[in-house]
Amino acid sequence: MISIHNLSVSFNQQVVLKNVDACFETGKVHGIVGLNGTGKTTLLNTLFGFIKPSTGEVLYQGTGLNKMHISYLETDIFFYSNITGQEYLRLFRNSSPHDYEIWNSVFKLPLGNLIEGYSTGMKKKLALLGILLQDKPVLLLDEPFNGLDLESIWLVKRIISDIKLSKTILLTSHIFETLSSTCDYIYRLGNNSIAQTYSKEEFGQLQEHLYKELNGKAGF
Ligand SMILES: Nc1ncnc2c1ncn2[C@@H]1O[C@H](COP(=O)(O)OP(=O)(O)OP(=O)(O)O)[C@@H](O)[C@H]1O
Repeated sequence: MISIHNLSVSFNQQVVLKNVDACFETGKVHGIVGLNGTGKTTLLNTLFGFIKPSTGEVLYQGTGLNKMHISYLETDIFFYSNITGQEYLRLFRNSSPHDYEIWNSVFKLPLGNLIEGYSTGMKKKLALLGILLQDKPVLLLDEPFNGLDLESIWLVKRIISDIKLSKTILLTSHIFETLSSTCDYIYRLGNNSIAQTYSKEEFGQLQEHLYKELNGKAGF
């Protein structure tokens, strides 16, 4: 379990997260939703350790969460230049009990080719394979479905559901259907904090709330 206590993050004078408290159970998939700029990526960056919070702490199984526990799929993925997909995956190979070739039979990535020649969606799939190979207990997935075709979205949902029992998974998405079909809980960010937590049976209520929020914003 990841537990967050009194977490606050600011950039210069701008408060993005304020006194956030939350618990993310192991074995469950936790979705983070919120309008642009509400702090979803900031929360994941802080959990990973890219950002130092101004207050608070984050614990994993009772001790400080650190990078050794985490695989992080960022929105902007970094790849070394001039290496192939295969060479990229070899960076993680030693720690893997999984066979990425089985997953790649659906992703169909040309792993022998240079990554520079991959499309955005192909790069996302390659990064996801790398994350699965690391086999860490905590997965932070920022927009994992962005740029994927329907078949790959289906596969990523399957993989998440197959591996989730031994992991603590946090993911963000702007596509409600991908969140509602993947997550056990969804946390709505607003007013610099987690405004509300929704369990599966409350996802309909969340969708209504989000539409209302959008209508209000658009002045309808
Ligand atoms: N490194 C940074 N320096 C200064 N401000 C930042 C930094 N990172 C994020 N912010 C600001 O913090 C706020 C939250 O940004 P964040 O990227 O976390 O939002 P988000 O909910 O992930 O948005 P989106 O849905 O657009 O991805 C924004 O106002 C953003 O401009």
